[in-house]
Amino acid sequence: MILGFGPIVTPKTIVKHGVENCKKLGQNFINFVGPFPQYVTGDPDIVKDILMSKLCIHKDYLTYGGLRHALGEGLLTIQGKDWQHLRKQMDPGFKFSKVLGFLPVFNRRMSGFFEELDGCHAMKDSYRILTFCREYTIGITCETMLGLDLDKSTIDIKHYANFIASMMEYISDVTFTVYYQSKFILKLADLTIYKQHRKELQFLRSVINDAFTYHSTKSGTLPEYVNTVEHIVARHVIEAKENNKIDADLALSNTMHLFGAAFETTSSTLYFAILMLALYPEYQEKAYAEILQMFPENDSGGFEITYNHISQLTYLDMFIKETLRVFPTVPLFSRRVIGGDLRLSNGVVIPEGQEVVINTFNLHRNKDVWGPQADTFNPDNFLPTNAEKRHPYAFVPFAKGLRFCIGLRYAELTQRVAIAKIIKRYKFSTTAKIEDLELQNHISMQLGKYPPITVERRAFPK
Ligand code: HEM
Repeated sequence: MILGFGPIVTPKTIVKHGVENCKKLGQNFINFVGPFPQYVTGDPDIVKDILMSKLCIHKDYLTYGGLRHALGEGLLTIQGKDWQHLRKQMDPGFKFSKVLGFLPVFNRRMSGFFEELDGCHAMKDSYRILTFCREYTIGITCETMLGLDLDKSTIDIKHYANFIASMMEYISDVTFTVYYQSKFILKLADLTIYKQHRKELQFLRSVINDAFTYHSTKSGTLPEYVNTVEHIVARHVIEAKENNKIDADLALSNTMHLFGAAFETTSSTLYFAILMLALYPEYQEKAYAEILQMFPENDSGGFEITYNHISQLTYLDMFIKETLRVFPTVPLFSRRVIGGDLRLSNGVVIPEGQEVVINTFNLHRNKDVWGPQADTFNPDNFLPTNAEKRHPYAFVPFAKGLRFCIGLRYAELTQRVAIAKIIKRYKFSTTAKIEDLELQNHISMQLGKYPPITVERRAFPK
């Protein structure tokens, strides 16, 4: 193993620096954030050692302090035993059978996305598509988590999505700015440059609080609250609160975590999938052919997708996995070793208290695993014959092991419903090239510039 020292990074440079360090130093190296060392890995054996170890269920303040500062404590940041307790309270809300109950919402809310995208044709800057993906995501999140139908409420979905996007940008700023490690400077920044962000956060909290109040008191029948969505996630939070399993502050801040986690990741994945359709016409046509065969009617994406359909859309599944491989929406995440020293399978001993970082971006493009074409987008990487030979920790877009993403099933179903419908209705093209994309990490993967994309409504084949 080779060790080296990396420079201080920013959201704009972090992905690039990770790649450069990996080229110079190999898949395991030591990076410094200011004076703080991090052991960084993109090696599947080491990723497995970390994600399977009971010593690695803690989160490091350095990486997660921004999230905790903005949102309070919640599943994404909470430590050790408290995490085990909270996860146990939240797991039932994300059981597969429950999440399946959300499929009608995932289907229905695509009509808003269609209305927006129908008005677009040649876009010089495809950031607008990302905003439509965000609005779709926030619509389903509010309905399935809070039972709140934004279309029937006085809240403007565009403003709401913007608030959450700016909340994530605030978290990213706080996370990546080393001098915000000083509480005094951070407080000063909150009172000045982030004053508006703090106000918006208050508004987001109040929306969640109102939903809690409505669902606990069941007072009146407010039209914006839908009771057709069974087992919305908030019910589990409210129940845990009522049974004194979690306190009121944690219930609220944890729901903010669920919102943040669902919002950025889901909308970015949808955006990147659309960009890949545009970049690779032959894969786009293959995915279209599969969907057309399953839904031959001239319905422009108006069909209802069930789980039965999803399980048969195998090319779509490969396409989405490949999108998450090449553009993992969480390109880095980390753990702090607590409870003893961690002995890795390469013989390195990580001392207690040390931060370890999974560089998912490097892992997903690791040539030892994915071959010389690791940087090339090719859904065939996920053909069963290719996937079954591969290291089980070579692909971890949702993390894996003890502290994997609680929203995994939720995200998988959303993406498949949304992208299948989009492929049936539109054809995308672009003049951009994959190698020209400027990748940044603002907590989730984003682009420096959003390339041009042309959108055409598909004509129904005769
Ligand atoms: C494409 C979609 C998604 C991706 C790629 C993704 C990825 C991830 C990753 C890599 C982690 C581990 C992060 C870490 O340890 O710091 C994580 C954790 C988490 N995710 Fe997701 N996620 C997605 C969607 C969602 C959704 C839809 C929700 C909620 C509905 C969600 C809620 C969470 C929560 C609460 C955690 C923390 C879990 C814990 O520590 O127990 N995620 N996700």
